[in-house]
Amino acid sequence: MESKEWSSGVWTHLTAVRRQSPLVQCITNFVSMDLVANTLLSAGASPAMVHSVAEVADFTPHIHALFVNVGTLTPDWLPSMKAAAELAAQLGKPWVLDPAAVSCSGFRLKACLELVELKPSVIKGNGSEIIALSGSASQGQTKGADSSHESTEAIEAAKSLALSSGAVVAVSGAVDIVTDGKRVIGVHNGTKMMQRITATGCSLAGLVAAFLAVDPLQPLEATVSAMSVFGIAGELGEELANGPASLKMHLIDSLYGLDETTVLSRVRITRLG
Ligand SMILES: Nc1ncnc2c1ncn2[C@@H]1O[C@H](COP(=O)(O)OP(=O)(O)OP(=O)(O)O)[C@@H](O)[C@H]1O
Ligand SMILES: Cc1ncsc1CCO
Ligand SMILES: [Mg+2]
Repeated sequence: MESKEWSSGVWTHLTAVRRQSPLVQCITNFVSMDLVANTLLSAGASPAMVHSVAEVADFTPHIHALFVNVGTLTPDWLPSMKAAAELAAQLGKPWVLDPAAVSCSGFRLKACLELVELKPSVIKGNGSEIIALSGSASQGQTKGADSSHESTEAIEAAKSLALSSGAVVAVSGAVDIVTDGKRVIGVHNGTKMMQRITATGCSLAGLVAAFLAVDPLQPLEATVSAMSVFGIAGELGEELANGPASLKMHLIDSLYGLDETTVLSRVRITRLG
């Protein structure tokens, strides 16, 4: 695809999110709840932090997409994640898995591998998370939420995970990588300071769920668009920010205010393979 087509696709996806305001169920970590919800709201989507396994049967049939993030996983949360994922997949609703800090314990790795079995549409992690989840962690493990790998070091792991799981795999970092196992796309938007705000990766993954909701049949394209939009909001936010705390505020404001001219001139998407 030409870069002009990618740019117009990004704008089309964002306007669809604003118009349709998809309902996104989020079962995410305690650290990220506020930023994920505010990111979705400023993009025009409708977040709902509905976590209890007791509510899945009633609520999940009404959602347009599901976001699951294991960042502060405990054994009592896993059943709701699995029940919601299973029901979403069964009802043909897209869902996103963020294997946050997957290698911090055997419990978390096993939980993530079980969630992968429930057919996520997209798996979004940072470089270290995707390497660990794909089983190619010999390159050195990370134990926490931050990546110790460049996203580009995780390209082969991402392709192999995409092929084995059937999901589109997205790796966030300096260049965001998106692959379905065959095509590899690079999104070159975003700024380094975004790493200094907790839960930007989680918020990005939540945003991917909203974009999937408006284009469920093209998960790779929808993911690329969400990553570009979030990166552009970060770039614009940084121009106004004094540091991470004000970047967080300006990122949300910029996402809310994005217009067509800005999007079309800022999108940086390339085919890497
Ligand atoms: N060096 C960088 N240059 C430009 N953009 C970056 C850089 N590092 C991260 N980003 C952007 O920051 C956002 C968050 O990605 P990151 O990989 O830091 O997530 P994460 O590690 O999953 O974060 P968290 O676990 O805190 O939610 C992405 O949109 C990504 O494009
Ligand atoms: C800091 C942190 N710890 C567990 S989850 C999380 C948020 C970023 O993933
Ligand atoms: Mg993360």
